[in-house]
Amino acid sequence: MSDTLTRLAQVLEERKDAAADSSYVASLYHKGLNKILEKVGEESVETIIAAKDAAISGDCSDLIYETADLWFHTMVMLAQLGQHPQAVLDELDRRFGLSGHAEKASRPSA
Ligand SMILES: N=c1c2ncn([C@@H]3O[C@H](COP(=O)(O)OP(=O)(O)OP(=O)(O)O)[C@@H](O)[C@H]3O)c2ncn1[C@@H]1O[C@H](COP(=O)(O)O)[C@@H](O)[C@H]1O
Repeated sequence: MSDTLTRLAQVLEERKDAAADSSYVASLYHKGLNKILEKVGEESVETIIAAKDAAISGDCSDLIYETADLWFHTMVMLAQLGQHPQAVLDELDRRFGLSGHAEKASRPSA
């Protein structure tokens, strides 16, 4: 896993013990899953708008910024539910291995 994701996942775990007013991530945990999901939704919409703007302007800087916000908030969501980002990378690896070049992903059988 990338060093960045590893370090960020570690900080997200540490914030679970922090006071609500001590940091942004701690405040999200204290507000609860619905607030985190609301942020994921907001960042998804902002990413879509940035992609459409980028397609017109050719400038992808906002798109990269908004995608980072989206990835970050999905990591907070996963952490709140006790999941590590490595689980997502493992799933992508599994799909890549399935088709050689990830033509079509299928869900693992239960
Ligand atoms: N990667 C991020 C990151 N990306 C985005 N954000 C925050 O996510 C928020 C998204 O912007 P918005 O305008 O939608 O949010 P807002 O207006 O502040 O919040 P709302 O009241 O609207 O919900 C901003 O406050 C950003 O600062 C992040 N906050 C923290 N991190 C990482 O998380 C680590 C821990 O953060 P803290 O808990 O704040 O120390 C940091 O060291 C960073 O590495």
